[in-house]
Amino acid sequence: MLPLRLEDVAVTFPGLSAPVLSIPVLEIAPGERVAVTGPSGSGKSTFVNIITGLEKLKTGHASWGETDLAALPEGRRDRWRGENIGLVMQDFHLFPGLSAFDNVLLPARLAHAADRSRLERAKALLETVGIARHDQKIETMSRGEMQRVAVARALLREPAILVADEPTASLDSEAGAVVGELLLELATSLGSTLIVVSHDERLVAPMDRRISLLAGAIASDERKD
Ligand SMILES: Nc1ncnc2c1ncn2[C@@H]1O[C@H](COP(=O)(O)OP(=O)(O)OP(=O)(O)O)[C@@H](O)[C@H]1O
Repeated sequence: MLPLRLEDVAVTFPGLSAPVLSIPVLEIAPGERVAVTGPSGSGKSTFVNIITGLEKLKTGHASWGETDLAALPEGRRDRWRGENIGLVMQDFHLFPGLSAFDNVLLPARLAHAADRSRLERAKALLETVGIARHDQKIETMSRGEMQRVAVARALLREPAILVADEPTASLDSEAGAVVGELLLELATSLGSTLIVVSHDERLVAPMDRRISLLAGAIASDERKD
């Protein structure tokens, strides 16, 4: 169970007069399902990069439980992310030339964590997300199918945290709805914290909490009753 706590976060770039992300304090409890919204340029991707440790904070703290990502060197941050966070990105980040099955397993294989139970879980997850042909090359799949493979990959290691950055943005509305429902269902069944950056109201509406960013700051933070 890993609560997220951001403290005194400020992300700045040379030549800019104001930080692109400025969050004095933010807490997200384990198992919460949170949507992060905001106009283009409001800091959403920067927020994702900070809470996943893809970008190292120079000012402030981004802690999951006892682990302050700002204090970890890159290699340890990458390892920690692989073990604890399932990531689903807008442009899938899948590997052409590999099958759906091998794409789901690749990060675990690279981390020497693809044991027999993971192979079984990869098959079961592909069934869950509705991919029947496990050996189909990823580049021959539809965009909706690719994103479902990416969801299966994100869940392989049963992460405590699932982060999705515009996961339905490049999908048509039907495929987007399927992926949105899958993320919510699978995160709920694992008890994972789910953080979804999206403009898609169908993805945002069922979440427990909605955080809106504006010019790098939290403009509103609303929980459902
Ligand atoms: N390396 C950088 N150097 C300078 N400015 C940057 C850099 N990276 C991001 N920014 C600026 O930070 C701001 C926030 O960017 P970010 O990508 O987080 O926004 P966003 O809300 O995800 O936008 P979008 O919805 O368009 O993807 C933008 O104004 C962007 O131009």
